[in-house]
Amino acid sequence: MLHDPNRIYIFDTTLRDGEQVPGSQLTTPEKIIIAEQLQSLGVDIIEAGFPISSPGDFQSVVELSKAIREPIICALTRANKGDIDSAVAALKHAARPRIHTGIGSSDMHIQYKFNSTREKILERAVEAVKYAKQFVEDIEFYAEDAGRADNVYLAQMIEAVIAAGATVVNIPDTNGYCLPETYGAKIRFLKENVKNIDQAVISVHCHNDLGLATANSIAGLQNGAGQIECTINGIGERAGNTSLEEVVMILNTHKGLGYHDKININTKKLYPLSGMVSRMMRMPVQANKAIVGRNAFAHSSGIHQDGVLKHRETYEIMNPEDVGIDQSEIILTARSGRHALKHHLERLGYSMERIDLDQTYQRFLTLADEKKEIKDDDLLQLMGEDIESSIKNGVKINSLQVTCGDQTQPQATVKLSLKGEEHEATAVGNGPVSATIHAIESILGQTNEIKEFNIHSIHGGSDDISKVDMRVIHDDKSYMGYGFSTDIVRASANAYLDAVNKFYELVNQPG
Ligand SMILES: CC(=O)SCCNC(=O)CCNC(=O)[C@H](O)C(C)(C)COP(=O)(O)OP(=O)(O)OC[C@H]1O[C@@H](n2cnc3c(N)ncnc32)[C@H](O)[C@@H]1OP(=O)(O)O
Ligand SMILES: CC(C)C(=O)C(=O)O
Repeated sequence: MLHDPNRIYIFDTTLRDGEQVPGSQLTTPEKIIIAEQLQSLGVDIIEAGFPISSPGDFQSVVELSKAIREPIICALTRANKGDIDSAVAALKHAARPRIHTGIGSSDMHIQYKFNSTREKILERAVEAVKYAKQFVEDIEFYAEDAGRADNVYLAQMIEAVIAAGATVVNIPDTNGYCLPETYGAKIRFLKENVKNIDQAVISVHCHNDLGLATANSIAGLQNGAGQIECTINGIGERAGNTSLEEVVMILNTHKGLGYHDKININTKKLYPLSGMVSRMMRMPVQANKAIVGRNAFAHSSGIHQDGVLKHRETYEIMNPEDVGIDQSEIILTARSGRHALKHHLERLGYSMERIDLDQTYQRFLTLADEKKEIKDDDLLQLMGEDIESSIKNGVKINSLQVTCGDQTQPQATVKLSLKGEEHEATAVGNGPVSATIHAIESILGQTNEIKEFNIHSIHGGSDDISKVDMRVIHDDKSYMGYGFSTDIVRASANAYLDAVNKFYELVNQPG
């Protein structure tokens, strides 16, 4: 028995139907890299190509047949001897070869593509299956445009090809025409009216012209199909095919359907593989694409963010880790609320007891109305611009005067506001930053070790705003400080004080 009735087979056609996307052609080595990842993802069948179509595609099927040993390697043909001979030759080295042959089944195809009759097309279908069966045991038959075919004629065709030796019968909704209800009913009709249907696996192959490919595939399963044909990222001819990641996560999420333990997919590989296919095929994944889109696990509105921060499942039906994404994202925008802002400030090391959240939130909103998204650097700049306004009892620089150059020892005079009083100190150093830090330390009455000190220009260019990040060690604990200014010495002083404000005893916080 080739097929287990207790399995749902995942048939991946990224390298065949997926590759029919304009501009997405892959080289043989690229196909092998993707096929290896499909193998470790756990797909059951890889459709490797259409060998008669070009010498390159023929060679890809040959090389994939040698390289990939676990999944079945499938090659597509039309219902004619030449195509089948080419597929047989290309699959010569395959451990588990399958030939996928077929012909149009709708009156539209029979009349206009083939200028033929139902009877003659049925005969050609049977002949092709019988011919292929002489060479390969596992024969899948596709009844192209089955979505628009008359169900009674389709049932006759399917019954005849199973009798001729087809092990899998594919019922493609080639043009993405069906509704889930009608497609499901079509599969049910075949299940109930084709005498020998249990001798073959019914396969669903749905296109996304009306955005229904995934829904139709699931409807097919619920009505008796045992194999789903799909592609990574849903790529494929025109609007694409059923997306592999969508069907797999539907089956895993809706365990009540009873299919989750009938598939064998390592879902943690979905996201990395989606990225690989997108890059290699130069097909960007739309941001809102289910499962693998950039925004699939990103929350940007305050009510949702608050919910997710309190309990992830309020707005997430899947765990991002299950599909290979580290964690969901809380994106700060003008639609974010205080909970999300607080979450990011804490993540960046700010202690909320010292921050006037309402006041910071108002300043945040002003900035967020100007920018679509507030990134860490924007937030750090917002906090660093005016430490006193966002920190209740902080230490703040009132003025900074520096002299330096190659003829003089660098010297800094700093005026600090501390416990509401102004203090002044002058110090020297081996550079203007160290002179400034020494002056600050002489006012604070303590020295702290600076472990990391990085200066970045935010947008590039010498007249840009500099961002300094600094790791300051105090009492064996490390505190990150961030500072911003067009003046790198002032940005450094701000970064040092940002770290100090995170631990300094005057603010009564351990950090
Ligand atoms: C539904 C699907 O997605 S099927 C996969 C579609 N993928 C592709 O078409 C990519 C690969 N195709 C190719 O490389 C080429 O089209 C080839 C090599 C297959 C054929 O090229 P050509 O011989 O130049 O024919 P062309 O593509 O112009 O026309 C298709 C011919 O195949 C016939 N044909 C189409 N489907 C089938 C079929 N399933 N079985 C038998 N004949 C078919 C058409 O009727 C037409 O025949 P005609 O010349 O007698 O009118
Ligand atoms: C070859 C068949 C399965 C196909 O791609 C389709 O009908 O869409």
